[in-house]
Amino acid sequence: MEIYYDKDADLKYLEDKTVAVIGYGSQGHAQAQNLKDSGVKTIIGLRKESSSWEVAEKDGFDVYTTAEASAKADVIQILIPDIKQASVFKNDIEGNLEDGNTLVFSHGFNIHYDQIVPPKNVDVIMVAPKSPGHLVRRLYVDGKGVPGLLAVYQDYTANAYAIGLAYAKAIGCTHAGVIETSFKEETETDLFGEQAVLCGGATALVKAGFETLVEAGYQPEIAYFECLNELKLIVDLMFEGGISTMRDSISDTAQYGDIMVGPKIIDDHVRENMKEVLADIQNGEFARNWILENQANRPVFNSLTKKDEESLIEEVGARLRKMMSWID
Ligand SMILES: NC(=O)c1ccc[n+]([C@@H]2O[C@H](COP(=O)([O-])OP(=O)(O)OC[C@H]3O[C@@H](n4cnc5c(N)ncnc54)[C@H](O)[C@@H]3O)[C@@H](O)[C@H]2O)c1
Ligand SMILES: CC(C)(O)[C@@H](O)C(=O)O
Ligand SMILES: [Mg+2]
Ligand SMILES: [Mg+2]
Repeated sequence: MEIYYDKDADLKYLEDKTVAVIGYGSQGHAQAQNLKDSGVKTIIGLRKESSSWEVAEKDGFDVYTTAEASAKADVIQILIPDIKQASVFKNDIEGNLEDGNTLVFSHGFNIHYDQIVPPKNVDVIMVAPKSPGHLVRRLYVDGKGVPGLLAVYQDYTANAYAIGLAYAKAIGCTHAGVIETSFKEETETDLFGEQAVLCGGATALVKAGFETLVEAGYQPEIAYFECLNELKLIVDLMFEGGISTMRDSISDTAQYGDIMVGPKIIDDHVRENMKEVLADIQNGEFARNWILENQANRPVFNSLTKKDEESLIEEVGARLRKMMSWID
């Protein structure tokens, strides 16, 4: 398997092109600023009433409506929430596409689940940073960069790969490594990762550990440091040197607990649950539920998010983090 780095990508494929970044949120603000700092002509597309409009202008961008920006640009990167992309594409982008333009995504949801069907006479690619947007910007500024995935769904111009690699370079991804994938593989692995491990799995593990200690009568502040704060420090070591390096740093006692108890917590039952979650992603059940949830105005999303926002771990954490002046 090949991994592409800076030397494999040439920014000349974006020379003389205008990139419109549609949306100026988590990924939008990061990718747009990285593109600009890499010398790529970048404009922003938003709704007139968007609160991001002023922010993008303050950051030095020319901001237009989505339709205007799409008409002006050669490369259109759609970085608004997945669930809004299909209607915005239909109403504001599709009619403004010109022969040979490049349509870019950072997640394959709408193409893979057939919510967006692009015309045949444009390139359709994906450059998906494997990172939250704010770190896409922070690590670029630090001269580092986050890994990314590149996929080509339609190569109308025969330059889609080169344009994709140039885009990945401009946002800092080829600095850390870019792997080629398909829209299907990116969509399914990205959804699985965020649900089972990175976001769903990690928050459920942290909450279950915290609540077990608190229910047993231990101080919530100690439970917070133990189950949430220190997780970052342990994960940092895994990030730097893998599981073995992390185990080099912890005590033998912790390591014995790790290898003996870890598989009891993440047991066969949890692995079965993971397979079910993956199957629901593969057969479109998750996508359908998420689309319907939005059509119903997000009743489940809103009530469960609110419940977690009001939970003890969030209240204790907010109080403790105020004491740690180095946390932004
Ligand atoms: N958030 C991440 O870190 C991350 C990581 C990898 C991939 N992605 C993908 O990147 C894409 C963007 O996700 P995000 O989390 O950055 O989005 P976001 O929720 O941060 O996007 C908000 C932005 O979209 C704008 N917006 C909302 N509705 C709009 C509309 N109708 N017309 C024009 N602009 C509109 C808002 O004004 C705001 O600027 C998604 O495909 C997502 O899956 C996100
Ligand atoms: C940052 C994540 C979780 O990796 C991304 O996939 C997202 O959807 O926000
Ligand atoms: Mg995702
Ligand atoms: Mg992801």
